[in-house]
Amino acid sequence: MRRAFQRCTASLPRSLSTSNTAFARNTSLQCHTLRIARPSALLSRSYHQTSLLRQNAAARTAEDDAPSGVLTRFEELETHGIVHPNVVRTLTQSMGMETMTEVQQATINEALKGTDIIAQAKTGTGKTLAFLLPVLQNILSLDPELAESRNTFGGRGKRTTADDIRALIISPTRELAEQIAEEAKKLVKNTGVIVQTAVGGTQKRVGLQAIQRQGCHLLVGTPGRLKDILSDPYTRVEAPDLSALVFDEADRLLDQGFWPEIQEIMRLLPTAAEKDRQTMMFSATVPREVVDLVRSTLKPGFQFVKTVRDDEEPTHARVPQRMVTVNGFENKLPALVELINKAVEASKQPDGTPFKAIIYFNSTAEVTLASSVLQNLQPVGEPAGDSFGARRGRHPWSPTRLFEIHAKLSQQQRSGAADAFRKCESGILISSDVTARGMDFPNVTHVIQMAVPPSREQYIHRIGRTARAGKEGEGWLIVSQAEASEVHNRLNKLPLQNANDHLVTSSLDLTRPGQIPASAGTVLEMLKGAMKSVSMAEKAKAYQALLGVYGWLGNKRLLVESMNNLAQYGWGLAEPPHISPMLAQRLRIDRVPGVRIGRSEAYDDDRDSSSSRGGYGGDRGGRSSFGGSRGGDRGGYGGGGREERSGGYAGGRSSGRGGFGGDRGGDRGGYGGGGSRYSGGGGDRGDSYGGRPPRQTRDADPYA
Ligand SMILES: Nc1ncnc2c1ncn2[C@@H]1O[C@H](COP(=O)(O)OP(=O)(O)OP(=O)(O)O)[C@@H](O)[C@H]1O
Repeated sequence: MRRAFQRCTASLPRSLSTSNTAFARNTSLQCHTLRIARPSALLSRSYHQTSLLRQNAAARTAEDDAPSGVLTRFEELETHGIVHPNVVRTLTQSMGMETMTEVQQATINEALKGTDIIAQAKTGTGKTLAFLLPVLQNILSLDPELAESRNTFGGRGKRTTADDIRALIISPTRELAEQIAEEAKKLVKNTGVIVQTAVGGTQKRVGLQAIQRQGCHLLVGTPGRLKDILSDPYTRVEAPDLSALVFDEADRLLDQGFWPEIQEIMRLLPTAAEKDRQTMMFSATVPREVVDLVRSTLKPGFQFVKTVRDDEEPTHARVPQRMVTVNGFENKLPALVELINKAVEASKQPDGTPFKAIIYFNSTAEVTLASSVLQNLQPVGEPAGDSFGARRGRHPWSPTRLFEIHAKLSQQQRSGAADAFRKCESGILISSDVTARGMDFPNVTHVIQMAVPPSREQYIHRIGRTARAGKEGEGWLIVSQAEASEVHNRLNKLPLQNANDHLVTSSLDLTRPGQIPASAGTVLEMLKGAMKSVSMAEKAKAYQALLGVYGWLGNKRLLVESMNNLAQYGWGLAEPPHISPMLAQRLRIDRVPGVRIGRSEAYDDDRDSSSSRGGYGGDRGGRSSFGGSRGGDRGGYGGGGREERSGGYAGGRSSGRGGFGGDRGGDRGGYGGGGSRYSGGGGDRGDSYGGRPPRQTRDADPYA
């Protein structure tokens, strides 16, 4: 195989003559295609496929219909006999697609010929369809019978079996796999192609039964579950006729977290000598290492389609990205609440659009803590509810609904929350990185990142949850002063604007409660009440998680002092939680002043730790008396300090939190900075990010 790429300028038309979608126009930027010259054998294969289609598509098909340039409208694919009318009509009539986006123009035309493709395009520009359409059409070209819907002939046609998989699409997260499968099911609606999913977290038997009973042509799944079912001979799930293999979020799938399973899956598939297949890899971020890594697995003549120029920012230019550097970690939640208060207020103005936001944290424990706090916010002046079921007041952000997603929820809870957030008009999703890649939640107006993200790639993917399909959106990054240097290291050259002045609470010194200005009072009052509702165990878990997440901070005294301030002035604890000797050693903080080593409160919700107050203002409220045995949290404000964990307002709660330590289940260890440069996080493998402490093993990571 020739190793050197030849750069060639793609000749994509700039003006989309009949386009009526702003989206397609917006995404029509310059595209670069790097190509390795294709040997004639491959050319003939792709022409062979095209001619097969032509024979079966329509009588009008003729050689002189062949397109002379790159097609830009979906219906042209039918006109030229390249894609079956049943598929094109589904696309244009049922799915409402007319004009291809830039990445679709650049890949669909080429992929329909059978060329292997690596494609890099900005988030939300239609990469899913860019691989689904050629995958489907190539299946139909090789087996024209499948072009007709089963229903058309009253269910006639040969029975499909579990060992008839023609295409495999691999995704790093369960939600994304389900989303891709949904899109694929829409696309195959008028054909006989059967789409199935194989994702972790669901009952293996149920998914397997569907594949065994109904058969499967196109399987979408996550690496672990795909490996499981393909390697188990008793499942009878096989792919001897596989003609397409797709890696969505390819850089994530090829990083160290998934690589062993990907290799294992590849071993279970027919070799290139046994079966010619097309491989396609897509992502918004494709570091050079990835291209180097996969070069040998792709066919000669593969194309690297890049619709983001090297000198261009990888995020959408229309997304303002603002950074607020807050005084200490204890300022982050106040800054968040203030930001949301303002945005919700703005959304209620006559010209406002419904507020829909995703808030990203770097660990599950932070997600659950923030979720508890935000669920329990009360309008100022109204008492917090209690666990006897007393009605609480209307949530200050009502009717905005709140959801949470992280890897410790059951798959059902995760999918339910994703679905509800997708459908809701106004909502807030508090999430770990399991939703950072690929998830297509419509009309997200704000993406708020609550810490320096684990990598530049992850920042790009998170921001990509807004401003999709040509829409508007804004990004916010809230970091503490201690993180500032790392922002520079990880997010260099991204268009972050300083927005410190936007939030009053960002610069407060909360370690001096007496000096807090009245302008910040409302936010702090709201938080004080809500913080009381959070259990000591939850705070202890978050404390431990944060020590791990910020393990990259070289100055361990600063690390401990920062987290202790957060525990005391943010969460209202009289003393920081204990951490185990083992964890202290691992984090190399066992000799740092301020660390309390002992049995962690995180493991024991029933212990009377007598140390939790409401936070934000330092009121020492009375202890919760409910149930006697809890007593872990002091009500910092108003005396109602007991757990209010269940339920939630407006029905948006996706409850069910995992405990700490014992419930790792399918989640694997986090990914620290010590891995490959492009280890992106955001798969079902790493819901939390350790810092520099090297080699976090899957089972030993205590702070996911
Ligand atoms: N040609 C098109 N015309 C109009 N809408 C489209 C078109 N192609 C895709 N879309 C819509 O654009 C949205 C984003 O598409 P998609 O999720 O495939 O983006 P993506 O590039 O894969 O994003 P990410 O990088 O986040 O994975 C979807 O809602 C999809 O239905």
